[in-house]
Amino acid sequence: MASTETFASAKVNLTLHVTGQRADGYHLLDSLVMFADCGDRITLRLSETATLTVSGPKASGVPTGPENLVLRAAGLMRVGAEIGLEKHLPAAAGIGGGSSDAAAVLLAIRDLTGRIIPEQGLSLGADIPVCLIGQAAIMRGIGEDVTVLENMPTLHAVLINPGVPVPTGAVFQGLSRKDNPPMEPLPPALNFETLIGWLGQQRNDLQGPAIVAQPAIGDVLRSIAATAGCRLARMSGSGATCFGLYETADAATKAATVLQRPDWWVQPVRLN
Ligand SMILES: C[C@](O)(CO)[C@H](O)COP(=O)(O)OP(=O)(O)OC[C@H]1O[C@@H](n2ccc(N)nc2=O)[C@H](O)[C@@H]1O
Ligand SMILES: Nc1ncnc2c1ncn2[C@@H]1O[C@H](COP(=O)(O)OP(=O)(O)OP(=O)(O)O)[C@@H](O)[C@H]1O
Repeated sequence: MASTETFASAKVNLTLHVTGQRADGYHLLDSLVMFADCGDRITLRLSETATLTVSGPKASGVPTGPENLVLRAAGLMRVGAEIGLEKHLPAAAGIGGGSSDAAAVLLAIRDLTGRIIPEQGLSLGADIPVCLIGQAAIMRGIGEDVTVLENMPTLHAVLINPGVPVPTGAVFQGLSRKDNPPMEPLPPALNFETLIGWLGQQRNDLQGPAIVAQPAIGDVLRSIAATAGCRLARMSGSGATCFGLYETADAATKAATVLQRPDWWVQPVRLN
């Protein structure tokens, strides 16, 4: 039967403004998202039955049963599939590992079978719609409203996860205000300098409550901010992964070298 290989990129929330709360408790977001050139690798073969093998350096603790988002994605597409998931992204880390895997599987099955991805994709995770797009975008609502951004400069970054899981729901509950201001409009001429200047004026509203829940995030942010050439240090999603932005790939690589710690996942990346 037909088979394919695909890549599930890390999602990075460069900004994350929480602007309100719906009646069902979900929070309204206004977030600039980009995608890194690091991620999980997936092999998929259409089959009579659904099977999953999880491997790779970040496989530990990732569910191998029907609750894994890749099997739920195949179920949503109503096909059986033998899936191999090679985990390189830390789980429950604010970089959408599970959502990105699920989106990659939805797209792979669509391409192999011609089936349409159902609207319920969002039920697998709030980041599924933006991960289906897979390029720089603004995400609003609870994630269902995605506007693609063309002409974004490639950014050089370091991603750091301190190895402590942060439950997304608990971080949202720690917010003192739900009705924070949305992002300001993006500058008309987008280049590295104008984007950095604008990003510095925006926020991740979940960063404060995440540091309260997990003080190690504060240590990571201070360490990133102290590296040579760091122009912005911030947390992604609900944490605990944080990123530093640099003008050149060389500066990001050098920062990654000095930021190595035994328990930290440290990755120099390009963001697009
Ligand atoms: C924070 C982000 O990473 C930003 O990209 C995502 O919105 C989180 O997406 P996710 O990990 O797919 O989150 P989900 O699995 O959908 O939600 C986990 C829990 O976080 C809370 N949650 C999540 C998203 C949202 N907009 N409002 C919320 O209040 C809810 O309590 C929910 O039960
Ligand atoms: N394919 C998968 N990869 C990682 N985790 C998965 C997967 N499928 C299900 N999970 C479960 O989902 C939980 C959240 O993992 P995920 O990596 O999606 O979180 P996240 O990086 O915080 O996402 P987000 O940025 O969307 O908040 C994990 O604790 C894990 O138990």
